[in-house]
Parts: sequence; structure tokens; C-alpha cells
Amino acid sequence: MIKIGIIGCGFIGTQICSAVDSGAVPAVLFGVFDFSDEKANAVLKSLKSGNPKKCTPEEMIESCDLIVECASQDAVLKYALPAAENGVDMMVLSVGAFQNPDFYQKVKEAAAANNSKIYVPSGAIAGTDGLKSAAVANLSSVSVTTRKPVSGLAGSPYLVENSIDLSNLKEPTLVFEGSAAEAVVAFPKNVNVCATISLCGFGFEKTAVRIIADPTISENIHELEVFGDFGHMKMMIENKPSPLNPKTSYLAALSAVSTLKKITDPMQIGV
Ligand SMILES: NC(=O)C1=CN([C@@H]2O[C@H](COP(=O)(O)OP(=O)(O)OC[C@H]3O[C@@H](n4cnc5c(N)ncnc54)[C@H](O)[C@@H]3O)[C@@H](O)[C@H]2O)C=CC1
Ligand SMILES: O=C([O-])CC(=O)C(=O)O
Repeated sequence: MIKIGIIGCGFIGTQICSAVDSGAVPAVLFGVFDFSDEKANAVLKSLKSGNPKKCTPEEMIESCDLIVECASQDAVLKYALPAAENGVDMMVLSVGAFQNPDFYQKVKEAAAANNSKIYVPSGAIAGTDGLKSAAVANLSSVSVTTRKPVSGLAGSPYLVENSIDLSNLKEPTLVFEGSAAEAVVAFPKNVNVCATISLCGFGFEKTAVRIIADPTISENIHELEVFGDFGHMKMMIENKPSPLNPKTSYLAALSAVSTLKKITDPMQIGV
């Protein structure tokens, strides 16, 4: 069985540890890392099987087959390259880190040179299968509209830097419009899905993003619209936010677990 290390013991990290612990994912949990000791201890305490421990990312790179990053874009920037250079696979949830083209290229080349893989789950969005297929031919436009409750956007650098206060919002309001490259920097914890969509085919500069703060909803809603040689695709998903982190949809954690199941399964189904 593959040996896994988890960086980030928040909502997604906890769900992944639990899936490995229960046997739903056939893997061995080597260890966990979080810069909050409290979070790491809480996850370890919740597990019933195996002998996982707190460890450093460097120890994971030394001993694991696969590292799952479910922490922050900073963690990707810090650990993705050393992992790839050491032939260790990595699953990345904070996908926005890949908007830097030099960094993305370096990680990709290091993974190719050292026979390792970088896995990017579909996360909180659907439609990556159709978009990837469509991108084999010409695409003419790709756009994502993300609609979140105010609690799902609070504290984002873009809102803070532009002194945008959403606390008294009464109706849906467009708070951002721009490229995916700009969106994942402006809202690093809110629209990693736009990074994933960009990587599927049209790129960070050409993928268009709109972010709407909506005080009338409780779901995180993502709409994807694609035009190309294949035709026209529209996808809309209404995600329940996770109970622990309103910015993150429950589906994002399910998608990480599903990707781990796919990695460890001899049957590979779907694009
Ligand atoms: N790809 C996708 O579709 C989605 C991606 N995400 C992203 O996945 C990541 C995890 O999400 P959640 O579990 O909901 O977050 P969370 O906030 O519940 O947990 C993140 C944990 O990582 C820790 N952490 C952050 N930076 C770290 C670092 N550099 N080193 C060590 N520990 C660090 C924090 O202390 C926290 O315990 C976030 O970056 C989030 O934005 C979330 C939803 C969808
Ligand atoms: O979970 C979501 O709905 C989207 C999200 O936070 C992200 O893409 O970073």
C-alpha cells in the first residue's frame, strides 16, 4: 500500500485522514503536518488505526510515496518542487499556486524528470472531464462565475485591500471580475476551482472569472460556461459548505478522497 503524508489538518485534511483510517482509501497514513499543533493533534486523536505521527514535510519527502497538500498556496510554493525533485507524488488542493507560470513549469519539469506525478482533483467544481476533452480541439471562451455567501468570502486579500465591507450586504453583488490569474491571488482561499479550470485547457490569463457575494444563499455556487469547436457547455453546481470552514465546499474534500481512490485503484474510469 502507498504511504501518504498530509500537509494541512483542517477540513479537507481531516476528511482524508478519516477515509484512510476507515479503509475507504487503501493506503498507509505515515504522518501529518500543520503549523497549528492543535489541529495536527486533533486529527491524530480522531484516528483509530495505524500509527501516524506528527512529522515535517521534509520527513514526508524522505519517506512517503504521496504527499497531499490541503493547507494553503504557500505550502504548495514551499513543498511541491522538493517533493517532485525527490520523486514523491503530490496531490494539490491549493491549486491557485500554479498561476505563476515559472513555478508551474518548474514543478512539471521536475516531476517529469523524476518520474513523479502531480494530482489536481476536480475539487469543488464539476465539468473538468468535458472541458479537458473539449480542450483537445479549439476553445473560444471559458468562464467561471462563483457565487458565495458573505461568510465564504470574508477576509479575502482583495476585499481587505480595497476596503470592501460585505457585512451589511442585502442583495447579490459582483465583487470581482477579471482573469483566473488575478482571481486566485485576490481570493486565494475561495476560487482555487478557477485555477483547476484554467489548467484544464484555456490557461489562467484567458479564463474569465466573476465573483458574486450573495447574502441570500447558503451554498457555494459555481457556474462554468465553455464555447469551442466541440459546441457549448454549461455546468452549475450548488455546493453545501463544509461544516468547519464556510469557504470550502464539502465536495472539495470528497473529490480529494475520490482522487486518492482513483490513484490506488487498478481500474481507471473517466477522463
Ligand atoms: N481545489 C479546490 O477546489 C478547493 C481547494 N480548497 C483549498 O484547499 C486548502 C484546504 O482547505 P480546508 O481544509 O478547507 O482549509 P482549512 O482552513 O480548514 O485548513 C487548512 C489547514 O492548513 C494549515 N496550514 C495552512 N498553511 C499551512 C502551511 N504553510 N504549513 C502547514 N500548515 C498550513 C492551517 O493551519 C489549517 O489547519 C485551502 O487552501 C483551500 O483554499 C478549498 C476548497 C476547494
Ligand atoms: O469550495 C469551494 O466552493 C471553492 C473554494 O473554496 C475554492 O475553490 O478554493
